[in-house]
Amino acid sequence: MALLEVKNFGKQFTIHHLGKTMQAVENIHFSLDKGEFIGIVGKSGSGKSTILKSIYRTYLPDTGNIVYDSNRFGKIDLAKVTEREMLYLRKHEIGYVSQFLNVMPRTTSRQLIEKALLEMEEPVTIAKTEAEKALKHFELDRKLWDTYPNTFSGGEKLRLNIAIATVKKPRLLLLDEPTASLDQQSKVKVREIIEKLKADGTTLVGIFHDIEFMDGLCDKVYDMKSSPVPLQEEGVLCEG
Ligand SMILES: Nc1ncnc2c1ncn2[C@@H]1O[C@H](COP(=O)(O)OP(=O)(O)OP(=O)(O)O)[C@@H](O)[C@H]1O
Repeated sequence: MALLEVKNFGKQFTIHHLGKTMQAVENIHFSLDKGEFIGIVGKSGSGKSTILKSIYRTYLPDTGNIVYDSNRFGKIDLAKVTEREMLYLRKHEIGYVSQFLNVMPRTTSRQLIEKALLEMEEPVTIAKTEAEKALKHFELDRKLWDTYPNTFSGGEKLRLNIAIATVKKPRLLLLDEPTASLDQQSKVKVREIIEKLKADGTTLVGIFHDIEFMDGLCDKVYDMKSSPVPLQEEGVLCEG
């Protein structure tokens, strides 16, 4: 049974100063079962991030449905859920990682990860130990654990961003170029976590310019030029 079904999805943007609307994406269809990973590929500006942001409801879709099988609410259309339901889903079920760290100010790295775990109703002691494990896993220097991340380097921010989203073991994880400025060693760490989440049943939608990173990790590829192809037929980017 599908955990996520994107059907006939389309999104337009209004460019106010030009008094025009532009169609960013249209007729997007794909479906994912629990634990599957779809990689979205396509040229710059083809609308990959728009799809992810619409699933996360940063953008409101104009056409189509994004049907998500929620633990709490059952099958719901993310294009139509209330803000309150969406807030619940973002807190408990759907994670989103982009290249940009957007977190509560004046909160240390350690506190941010602990907070993410406490939101999942983990006991304080577990939140503390799991936060340290995540900080170690992503090799964030110890001197940064109790520091505010606004002064971190790009790579440090990215690693923290991924740690915050992945400790929650979300039911659905959206990855928008999360490894963009990471070195090879950090990419390996991210890959390890994704493999583990996938094995534990997390469903993933990811955009990676680094095609090699997706190799062997994703089950399906959605090419913005065409409809999704099962891995066996595509046989290029991913090996199941
Ligand atoms: N908030 C917005 N307002 C107006 N136009 C937007 C907005 N967000 C995206 N767009 C436009 O929609 C189109 C698709 O953008 P999107 O960021 O989804 O592409 P992308 O495939 O992710 O690109 P890239 O690979 O370069 O990140 C682009 O033409 C972009 O300019």
